[in-house]
Amino acid sequence: MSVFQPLVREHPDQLLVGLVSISDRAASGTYEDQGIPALQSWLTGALTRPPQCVSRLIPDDVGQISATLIHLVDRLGCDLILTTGGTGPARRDVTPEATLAVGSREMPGFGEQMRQISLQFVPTAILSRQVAVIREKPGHAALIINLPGQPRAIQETLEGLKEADGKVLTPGIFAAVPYCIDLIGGPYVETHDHIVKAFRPKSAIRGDGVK
Ligand SMILES: Nc1ncnc2c1ncn2[C@@H]1O[C@H](COP(=O)(O)OP(=O)(O)OP(=O)(O)O)[C@@H](O)[C@H]1O
Ligand SMILES: Nc1nc2c(c(=O)[nH]1)N[C@H]1C(S)=C(S)[C@@H](COP(=O)(O)O)O[C@H]1N2
Repeated sequence: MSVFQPLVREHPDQLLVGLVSISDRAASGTYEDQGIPALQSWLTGALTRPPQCVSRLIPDDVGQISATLIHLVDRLGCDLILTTGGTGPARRDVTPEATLAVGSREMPGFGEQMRQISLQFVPTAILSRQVAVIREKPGHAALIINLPGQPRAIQETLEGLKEADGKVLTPGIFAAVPYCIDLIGGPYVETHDHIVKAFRPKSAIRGDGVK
């Protein structure tokens, strides 16, 4: 299949996802990328319907990051893009700038919530500059969210903080993703409640019982 060919949903409710790992050292082979496998396995476990994922491993280069995001949304038609890495204060950390450059609208709640969650794991969460945006094109829109680069931070931020019995202490950001995707015209996404319970207002919950 050509890399320019739009993705085709296998079901109207299938989520089309772009996974982007941004790391100079993983992209150059200095160490093995753990970002894409962690994103992929978390999504596979959390969604009731398997998503269709495309992945990219790229260095911390602002032009390359923006171009990758544009390609995934505009050419391939992704509904959701999760990036990992490059959100800290180091000079090479440019993921937030590259993301803001391609967004039509900023969604500040995602970054705020991620820092709330992460502060319960590491005090250096205050150093993370993650952003989320919506990129809107005629007839299509996508949500793009930056996650931190630490592979274990992927589960922490998407899923939130829970007690041993599963009681949610701080909701993960993915709880708000399905309704956001609804609102921007994407597929109806459902999650396994024990991993992350998706929140929708009652009026937005699909009543036909179709899973
Ligand atoms: N894709 C990845 N795969 C495995 N580990 C990673 C990955 N990205 C980051 N890490 C780990 O998380 C740490 C913090 O991530 P950060 O994005 O700040 O990386 P970095 O220090 O800027 O270096 P690099 O961009 O070369 O990964 C890294 O130092 C590394 O230990
Ligand atoms: N949940 C979680 N969030 C986290 C971390 C972590 O280990 N777990 N690391 C922090 C650190 S040390 C930094 S510098 C920032 C930015 O990381 P990045 O440059 O890898 O994106 O994320 C922060 N957020």
